Amino acid sequence: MPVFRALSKVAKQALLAPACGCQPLTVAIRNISFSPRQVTSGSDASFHSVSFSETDHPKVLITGGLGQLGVGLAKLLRKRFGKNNVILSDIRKPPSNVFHSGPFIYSDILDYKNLREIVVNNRITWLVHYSALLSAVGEANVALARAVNITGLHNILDIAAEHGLRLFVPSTIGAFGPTSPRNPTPDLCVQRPRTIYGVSKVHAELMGEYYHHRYGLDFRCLRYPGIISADSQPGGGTTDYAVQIFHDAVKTGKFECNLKPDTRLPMMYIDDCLRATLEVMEAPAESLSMRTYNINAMSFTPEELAKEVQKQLPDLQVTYEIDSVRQAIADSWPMNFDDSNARNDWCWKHDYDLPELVQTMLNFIGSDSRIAQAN
Ligand SMILES: NC(=O)C1=CN([C@@H]2O[C@H](COP(=O)(O)OP(=O)(O)OC[C@H]3O[C@@H](n4cnc5c(N)ncnc54)[C@H](O)[C@@H]3O)[C@@H](O)[C@H]2O)C=CC1
Ligand SMILES: CC(=O)[C@H](N)C(=O)O
Repeated sequence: MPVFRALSKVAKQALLAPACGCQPLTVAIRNISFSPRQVTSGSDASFHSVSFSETDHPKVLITGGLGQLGVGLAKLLRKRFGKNNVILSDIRKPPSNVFHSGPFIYSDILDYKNLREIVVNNRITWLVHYSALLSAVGEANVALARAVNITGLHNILDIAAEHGLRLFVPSTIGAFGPTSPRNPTPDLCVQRPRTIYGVSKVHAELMGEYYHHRYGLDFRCLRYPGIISADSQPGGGTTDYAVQIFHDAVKTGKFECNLKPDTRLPMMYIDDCLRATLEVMEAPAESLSMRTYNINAMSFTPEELAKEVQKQLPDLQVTYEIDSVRQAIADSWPMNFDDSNARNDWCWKHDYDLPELVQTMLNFIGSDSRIAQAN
């Protein structure tokens, strides 16, 4: 009775496991003796042990790696762990500079066998799960968002548990809703988001934490604010305006904002976001009193951002044409994010406040467009 044997193993494990979430990595890995998917399919296969120790370089797979954040994360991780130890993956065709910058592989997170093959053949030890449909595109295609953000996540959790991977899944300010405290929003409070994106991210947080407590999965999750980057485009979110303003300011001197001037949201420069991700992945398990943390850097409105940009580009003209879907989403999200647990537990500290963010973005986009004009 393989299923029964497997279930009794879980029961024993659950009784032995401490109630808190901080288990050392080695314990977490060795405690997993099967994947939940294997139990439901009736198999009694034993855990595929990995020989990853803290002194080895991890072998990292990034899913959804061609979006706003993945390429930058791959660059950071390759600097630290070596080019060939970080594999980018996506369902889209990579631009040639990305293709030639390090290993790239096709991976559809809805294809469980394909994912498993990649993890096994490349001896993956860390999985960074970036594939998702963001808030605005998710509302435009709920069925696809549900499939990618929820069914895809289930595949990722099972693969990670089965192969003893350390798993990072980002969550978002969008995991909160209108009934959450909004200024500031703490780590633990009511979470009743009103978007499929938010619902899927709360699901990811809860499932990851459940797999951690139940199966010892080394799940780590940060709730990112809106991320601002110069050399990668956002993928269809509510905070996208805060990237677009820089491009339009430099190229045309005009910007039409799709959120009201006083809509306050938490934001972060991409370098801080990627560094936080590496830091929480490297943090000793004992330092993590939780498995899902808010992180924050700054909080501003479109009007405040425009004023800061106008200090550098005084001729910038900003008009407002409100997108009702995005505005309703933004009005239900945190205005300010309390990230004191991340700061206390693993010493999270942001580098970029609003003035440095604006200077850095304008320097980057300005020099980029000067190069384009010269060519
Ligand atoms: N960019 C931001 O401001 C924030 C991002 N996050 C989270 O960080 C992660 C990465 O975000 P971004 O890079 O901005 O997202 P993005 O939308 O720019 O990129 C997502 C990627 O997922 C890929 N994808 C879609 N369906 C897939 C499938 N079936 N299999 C494999 N890949 C698939 C897409 O091709 C795309 O390249 C997401 O999980 C997002 O929720 C969280 C909060 C803020
Ligand atoms: C904050 C996010 O999760 C994302 N940028 C979005 O606006 O959907």
